[in-house]
Order: sequence, then C-alpha cells, then structure tokens
Amino acid sequence: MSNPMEQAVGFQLPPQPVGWTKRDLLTYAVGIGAKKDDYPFVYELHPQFAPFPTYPVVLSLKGDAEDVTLFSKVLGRDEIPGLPKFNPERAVHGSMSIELLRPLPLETGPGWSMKRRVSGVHENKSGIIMDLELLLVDPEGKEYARMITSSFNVGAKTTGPFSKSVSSPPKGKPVPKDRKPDYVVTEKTLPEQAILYRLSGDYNPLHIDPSIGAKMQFGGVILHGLATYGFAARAVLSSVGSNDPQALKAFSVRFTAPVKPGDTLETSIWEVGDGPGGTVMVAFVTKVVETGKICLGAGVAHVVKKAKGKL
Ligand SMILES: CCCCCCC[C@@H](O)CC(=O)SCCNC(=O)CCNC(=O)[C@H](O)C(C)(C)COP(=O)(O)OP(=O)(O)OC[C@H]1O[C@@H](n2cnc3c(N)ncnc32)[C@H](O)[C@@H]1OP(=O)(O)O
Repeated sequence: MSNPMEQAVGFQLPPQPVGWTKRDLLTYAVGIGAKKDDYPFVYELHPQFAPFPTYPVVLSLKGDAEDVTLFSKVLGRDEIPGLPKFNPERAVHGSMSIELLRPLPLETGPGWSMKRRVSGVHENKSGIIMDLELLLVDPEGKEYARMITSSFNVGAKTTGPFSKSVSSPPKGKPVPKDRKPDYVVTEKTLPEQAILYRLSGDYNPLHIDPSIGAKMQFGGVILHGLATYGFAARAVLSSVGSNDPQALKAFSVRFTAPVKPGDTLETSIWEVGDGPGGTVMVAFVTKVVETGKICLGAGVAHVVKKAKGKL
C-alpha cells in the first residue's frame, strides 16, 4: 500500500498575503546581528539603503502581520492532506534556501503574496521532514524570490521510510578538506539575540520560554535557525560580495545542531568555482565555538564577487 504522505507531495496551499515596511527591514537587520556601521542595512536614509537579501525568509511566519502573531496558528500545516498531526512543540527548522530573482523593494503595497506548495516529504529514523516551496510575487505576478523551507517534526512516524520531492534547493559542493577556508568570520551572538530576532515575525515560544526547549532536550532556549542563517549570510556577503545588497543570488543551509543565544558563531567560507549567472560558488559551514559543533552544514551560496570598497 502506498504511503498516505504521497498525497501531500505537490499539494498547493492557498497563496499567503505578505508585506513589509522599511522598519521591518531595520528590525530584521538587527535580529541577524547587524552592527552600527553595517550600512546599507541599518540606516534608512543611507543612499544605498536596501533590504538585507535574505529578508524574504521571514515571510512564511510573518505573512502580512504588523503585530505579534500566535505561532501555532500561522504554520497552516493542518490543511495539508496525508501528514500525521503536526506538533509545533516537537518541530525544528531543518533547512532553508533562497534564490533571489530580482531586487527587493524597500516596502510593499497591497497584493504581494507567496505561492506555496509542498515540494517534498521524507520520513527517516528521526522523524518526518516536510519541504515547502515558496515563491514571492508582486501584485502583477512578477517573481522576486524562490525559497524552500523544511520543518523537521522530530519523532513523528507513519509506515516507515519514505522520500519524494518535486523540487529541490540549489545543489552545492562540499567544503574542501585539503585547504584552509578563504575567509573565516567569527561573531558572538547576544544573550538577547532571540528576543530581538523574534520581532521579525517568528514568535515560536521555543525561543523565549526555557521550559519548551527543556522538554525538547535542548536544555533551555535556543536561537531561531533563521537568525543563525542571517549571521552566516552576513558573513558570506561581507567576505565575498563586499556587502553589496545585490551580490547575493542564492543561499542555502541545513540546520545541523542547535545554537544558544550568546553562543559564538564561526563561519568558514571557501570559493569553490563558478556559480550560475557570473557568480562565484561558495561553500561554507558555521560552527558554535563554545561546543565545537557544526550548526549550519551543507552551506552553499552564489555570490557576485566584489572588491572591498566603501559603500
Ligand atoms: C517556516 C517553517 C519552518 C518550520 C518552523 C520553524 C520554526 C522555528 O522557530 C524553529 C527553529 O528555528 S528551531 C532552530 C533551528 N533548528 C535546529 O536547531 C535544528 C538543529 N538540528 C538538529 O537538532 C538535528 O540535526 C535534527 C533533530 C534536525 C536531526 O538530528 P538527528 O535526529 O540526530 O538526525 P540525524 O541522525 O542527523 O539524521 C537522520 C536523518 O535525517 C536527515 N537529516 C538530518 N538533518 C536534516 C535536515 N536538516 N534536513 C533534512 N534532512 C535531515 C539525515 O540525512 C538522516 O537521513 P537518513 O536517515 O535518510 O540518512
């Protein structure tokens, strides 16, 4: 008998209304660790002010909300046929990828949305992973970003091993074992990093209520995967793309170990060849310095290489 999760693969959810303001862009920049001189992302009157390019990754949880939302209500997961009941208290973010298709505006008006479909479902010994493909479009249907986000429902089960996908994130190359990284960026997150990042729209209590992380065996609060993702994207964009907002064309990771607010993140970056459209293909990993564990693995980015200059 076929696995009931077959029905979920390719399932289209209704488009999700989304939107942002300049203030949302500034809030996101701070949530991913931008510093006081991190122009053009932290000052709206700077001549090159622009969205940090990974900004759209917040939208599947933020939607078009301007206020706090209830995390358990925004996932839309129960509408998908064939999947076992979703338990938000046993879900972690498994992976995230974004491809930027055209420059993002500084703010949106009405009519922006994300088209959404389940692009893959996988069951393994640890649980069930659902991949959701998201396409950010303006009111005329012009495409700005394509994302694949995977949620890992730890401990969920159906009839056994299963894996089916209709679309995948950009493929990378493994990090070279025979040479040192071209760049290493080390940054300490703040003990308050999660309470800052959540203001971008992910109000999952896992990142503020220590009792939830304790139940999940994390020993307390953990940082949003997408906050760590943003730290790594800043490291890659500043090293290879000279902080040019248009230089990052794709950025993809797997979340391989939890990070605690206050941990130090070390991102090791290698240029590994040509990427599509005149970009450099970049491979990277991010390590938690205090534990030595890799927290972002399978990192791949496509970046237009830029010489360092003053923005
Ligand atoms: C927008 C919607 C998003 C969803 C909502 C998210 C809301 C957020 O607020 C939540 C968060 O931000 S949580 C914080 C970020 N995420 C994390 O910290 C997770 C860190 N990773 C882990 O804990 C483990 O790797 C763990 C638990 C993921 C897996 O660990 P193990 O159980 O030890 O599994 P392992 O033995 O390593 O692998 C088993 C099989 O699973 C595959 N796999 C592992 N990691 C994967 C990943 N990240 N994505 C996809 N597949 C993955 C392995 O390949 C392996 O497969 P197989 O058995 O077929 O070989």
